[in-house]
Amino acid sequence: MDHLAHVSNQPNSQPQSQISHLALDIGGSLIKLVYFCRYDDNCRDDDELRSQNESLGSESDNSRPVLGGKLHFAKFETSKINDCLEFIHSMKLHLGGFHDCTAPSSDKIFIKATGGGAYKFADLFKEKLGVSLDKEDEMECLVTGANFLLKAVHQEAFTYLDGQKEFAQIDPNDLYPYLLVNIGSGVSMIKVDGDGKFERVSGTSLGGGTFWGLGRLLTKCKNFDELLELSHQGNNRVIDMLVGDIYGGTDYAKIGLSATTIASSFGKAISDNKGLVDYKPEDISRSLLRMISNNIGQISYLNALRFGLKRIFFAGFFIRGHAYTMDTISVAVNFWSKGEAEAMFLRHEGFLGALGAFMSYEKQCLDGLTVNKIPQRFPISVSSAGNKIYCSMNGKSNDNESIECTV
Ligand SMILES: Nc1ncnc2c1ncn2[C@@H]1O[C@H](COP(=O)(O)OP(=O)(O)O)[C@@H](O)[C@H]1O
Ligand SMILES: CC(C)(COP(=O)(O)O)[C@@H](O)C(=O)NCCC(=O)O
Repeated sequence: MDHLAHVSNQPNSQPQSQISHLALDIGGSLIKLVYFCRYDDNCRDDDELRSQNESLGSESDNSRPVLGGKLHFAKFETSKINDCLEFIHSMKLHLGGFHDCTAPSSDKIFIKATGGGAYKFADLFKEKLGVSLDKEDEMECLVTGANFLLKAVHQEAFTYLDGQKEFAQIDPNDLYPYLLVNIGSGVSMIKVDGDGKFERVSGTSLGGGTFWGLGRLLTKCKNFDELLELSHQGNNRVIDMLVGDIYGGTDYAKIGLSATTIASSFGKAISDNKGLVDYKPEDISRSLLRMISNNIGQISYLNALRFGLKRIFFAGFFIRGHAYTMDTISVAVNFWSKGEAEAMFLRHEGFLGALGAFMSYEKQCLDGLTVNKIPQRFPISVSSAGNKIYCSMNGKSNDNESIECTV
């Protein structure tokens, strides 16, 4: 990686028009990248991009250039930060920052970055890519990203219950207040009252890192998606102690608990006289996923109740668009709130922070870069959006979507 230290960071090393604005969210588990490619740039074509990072995608098949360009998304494991640096270097994305406008002669490039890694890895970025990270607050970025997606992107939010996904009609004029629950390595719960108006009201350390960390130790899975995949075939009742296990097969009706309700996650393991090898990895994965998701759903509901919030948006890469995770969270919110509160999910679940950091370029005095937040949502068919962010979101996977926009 040492050669990266010699990469030119001179602004004139390639034409200004080729520069793609890059923003980073460097979390405890994953590094998220959002970058902008203008259509008139010599941006590499989408197939080439896809081959470099499986999580990067575009709508090249069925979308025409509308205005400006596309926002692209990519992610890397934080533990593989060198791969991320290589990617940024090979795509010349590190040239897509800004220069200090108070010192016009300076050739120092700043890249917008949020998340703990913006602090932890600042020196590494300087050493390997010659760029400085301009740090933005993580909570602020999450909220900015969420507000942007909810107001600007068609069919961004959806409910998920009993296997049914339903897109939510969000009126941008009736969005606030809501609770944003970001499930990353840990979990943050943020009451959002408006653009830039928010308060982090709670959190829990039992989050995505707990699921993946414990899951890795208990099942020997090699990657997160494998662990998630395993949970599909698992049966949590093999390990979880149910109300019926305690009550001789019957409900505890008096306090509203059915026989199938989990009384104690992993509780059967105390009396089964079995060792770890006696349990199937898929059952362990299922119990673990259920335990973490249930717990987050319950704490979220309690915080929504605390502040009288009806809508809870769940984000963060723990969710991964995974049916069982979303179903468990939805059931927990629905169960505890007796149907009063609603769990919703976001298609760009993992990229809120990076999008928020991207939007913060707006604060800099950059020639030709103004991120316009649109006051209404555009249907997919609209083909001209003036000088606004225009979103065309017709892909399925939340990893493989780019957003058409102008900045
Ligand atoms: N490919 C992956 N590798 C590791 N963790 C993943 C992956 N995909 C999803 N996850 C889950 O997402 C969590 C990280 O979510 P994220 O929103 O990126 O948080 P952070 O900012 O803490 O990295 C992990 O702890 C894990 O539960
Ligand atoms: C410290 C963090 C904000 C870091 O964000 P992350 O990298 O997990 O996305 C998050 O892990 C968190 O909110 N943890 C829960 C801490 C607590 O409230 O107990």
